Amino acid sequence: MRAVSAVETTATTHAWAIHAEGLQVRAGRHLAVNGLDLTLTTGVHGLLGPNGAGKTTLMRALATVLAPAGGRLTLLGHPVDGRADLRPVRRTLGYLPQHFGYYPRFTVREFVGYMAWLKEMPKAGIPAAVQRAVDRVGLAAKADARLKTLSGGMLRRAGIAQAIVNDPRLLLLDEPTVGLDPEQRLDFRELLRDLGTDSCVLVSTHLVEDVAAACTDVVLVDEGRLVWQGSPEVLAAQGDQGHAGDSPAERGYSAILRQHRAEGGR
Ligand SMILES: Nc1ncnc2c1ncn2[C@@H]1O[C@H](COP(=O)(O)OP(=O)(O)OP(=O)(O)O)[C@@H](O)[C@H]1O
Repeated sequence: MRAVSAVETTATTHAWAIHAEGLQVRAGRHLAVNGLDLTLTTGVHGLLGPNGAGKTTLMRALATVLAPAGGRLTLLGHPVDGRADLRPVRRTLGYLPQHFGYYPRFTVREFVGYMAWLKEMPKAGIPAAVQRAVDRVGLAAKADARLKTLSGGMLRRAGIAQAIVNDPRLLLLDEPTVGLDPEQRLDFRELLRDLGTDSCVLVSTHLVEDVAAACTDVVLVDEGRLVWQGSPEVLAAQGDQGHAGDSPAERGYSAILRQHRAEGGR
């Protein structure tokens, strides 16, 4: 198993979409992210970890919704601390929260357009950007349907459309495949690969198979810290038939977590 070493701190931060050192983030009073080191560049990164590992809390901090409680965080070359102006980061960020609020009477087009406006996109380019985002998630036929009439899977896709409408350089997707049927999940994997060619995409999911199929890199967290980082192929090579899971990737995931915990979680 590849050990996680301390991140290099001497290189320029601008090549990195995400650079965290000893990051701490609170969820309520609890430090749900507690001493996390992570460096990510262009590509599709799958964020895995057991329930309560801190994935959603980490995503919220990377989306600048939660402020770090300690450590250092740099997004797209911009330090994120109490003093920084976060608008330049937010303009180039896309975020699908685990649970997102929406106005039920908005149509898909209105909702995605409204989010584009919030991201301060130039007004003249918004209609075309909305159409492109809606097309990319396969919702063109529902573009003028009200959100309250959509199925759970369609709503999720509307959520993905708002996240990608501004062609984000950093895209954060928290459980994007919840509610998608098998065919839509395959389409979504294609979209992910496409998005990851020139952006940094971080996808939190419990579906290890989605990660194995669509990600260039796997980030495994437990108890608010980075446990392991590597390619899906190397992840799959970690397990054997003695480990829990239906596929090599799932067994690799189980093997890494088991070993990490056997070593005392550090
Ligand atoms: N508002 C809160 N107040 C107190 N503790 C919280 C709060 N939100 C989350 N937690 C705790 O923080 C830890 C991390 O939660 P988080 O939702 O980030 O984990 P997760 O990896 O996304 O979990 P899951 O896979 O179940 O979605 C958990 O122990 C959770 O109980």
